[in-house]
Amino acid sequence: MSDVLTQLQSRYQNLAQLSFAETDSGLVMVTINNDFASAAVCLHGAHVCAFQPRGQQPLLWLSKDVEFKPGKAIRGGVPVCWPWFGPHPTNSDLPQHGFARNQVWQLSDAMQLVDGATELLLTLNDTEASRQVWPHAFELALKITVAKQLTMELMSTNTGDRAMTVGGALHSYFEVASIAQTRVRGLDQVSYDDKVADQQGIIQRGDIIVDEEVDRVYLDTLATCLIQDEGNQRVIAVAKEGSRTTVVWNPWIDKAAAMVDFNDEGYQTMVCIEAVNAGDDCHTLLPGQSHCLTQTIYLVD
Ligand SMILES: O=P(O)(O)OC[C@H]1O[C@@H](O)[C@H](O)[C@@H](O)[C@@H]1O
Repeated sequence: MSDVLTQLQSRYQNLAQLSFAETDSGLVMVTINNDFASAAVCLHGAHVCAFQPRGQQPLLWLSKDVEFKPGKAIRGGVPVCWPWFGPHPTNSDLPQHGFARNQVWQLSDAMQLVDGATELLLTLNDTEASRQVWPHAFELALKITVAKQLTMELMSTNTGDRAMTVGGALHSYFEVASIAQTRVRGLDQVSYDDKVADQQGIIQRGDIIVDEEVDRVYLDTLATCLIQDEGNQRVIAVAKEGSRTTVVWNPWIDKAAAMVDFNDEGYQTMVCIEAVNAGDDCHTLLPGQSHCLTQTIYLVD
C-alpha cells in the first residue's frame, strides 16, 4: 500500500462516506457512497470515473478497455481538459486537451454536507514541469459534489504576476442503452463547427441524432442539453455555467476501433456532451483573477 493511500485512509477515517483504494498501476481511487448516490474519483486527473444515483443505472460511460496508467488520460467518465481544449493551438507536440488530465491532483478537502451530500476538493498547482509546457503559475481546483446530482466546478486561478489565458473542458462521457435510440435536445438553431466534415457555421435543425461519427463544436450556447436515452427510459440533463461552447462527440466505428483504450462496440452506448471553453470562449485572467467552469448532471424526474 502506498504512503498516499495510508495517509488518506488515516486522514478521513471518520468520514464513512469515503473509501480509498489503489489500481494495480498505483492510481488512487476515492469511492463515495451517500444517501443519494455513489461515485468514484481518481486522483490522477481529478477524474470522475463513475456516478450513479441510488436505485438508478450509471450515468457515466467508462470504456471496457480503460487503462489506468500514470501519465495517460482515462477513457470515459469526466476527463478534465485544461488549460487548452483539443490540439494545442501552436505546438502539435504538446498533449491534446492540455496536461491536467494526466497529472496527479491532491485531495485538499472532503466533507459531508448538512444535507448528507459529499463534497471533495481536488487541486493542482504549477510545477517546474508544467511551466516548461505552459509558462504560468496557477491553481486549478475541482470541487465535486455528489448528491442526487453530480456537480463539478473547475476554478482556474492565476497565481502568477502576468496574464494567462485558459481554455478547457469538462469532457463528460454519458452512458446510454443504445445510441440508435438516443437524441440530444437543447441545441436546436445553434450554430456549430463540424470537425468531421471540416465545415464551419452550420445551423443545428432539431434534435441531434448520432448515426455516424459526430464531432461538433456548438458555439455561443449556454443551453442545458437533455439526453433522451429511450432504451433506459430516462432523460439525463447536462447543465453548465461559465461556458458558451458545447461539444458533442461520438467516434463511431473506425475511430473507436483505432483507440486501444476504447472498446470496439463502446460507441453504441455512449455520447459525450462537453462543457467547453475554446476559441473566443477562452478566458484571459490577470494576476489574482479566477474563472469557474461548472457542469451539473442529473436525471430528469
Ligand atoms: O482521444 P482524446 O484526446 O481523449 O479526445 C477525444 C475527442 O475529444 C473531443 O472533445 C474532440 O472534439 C475530439 O476531436 C476528440 O477526438
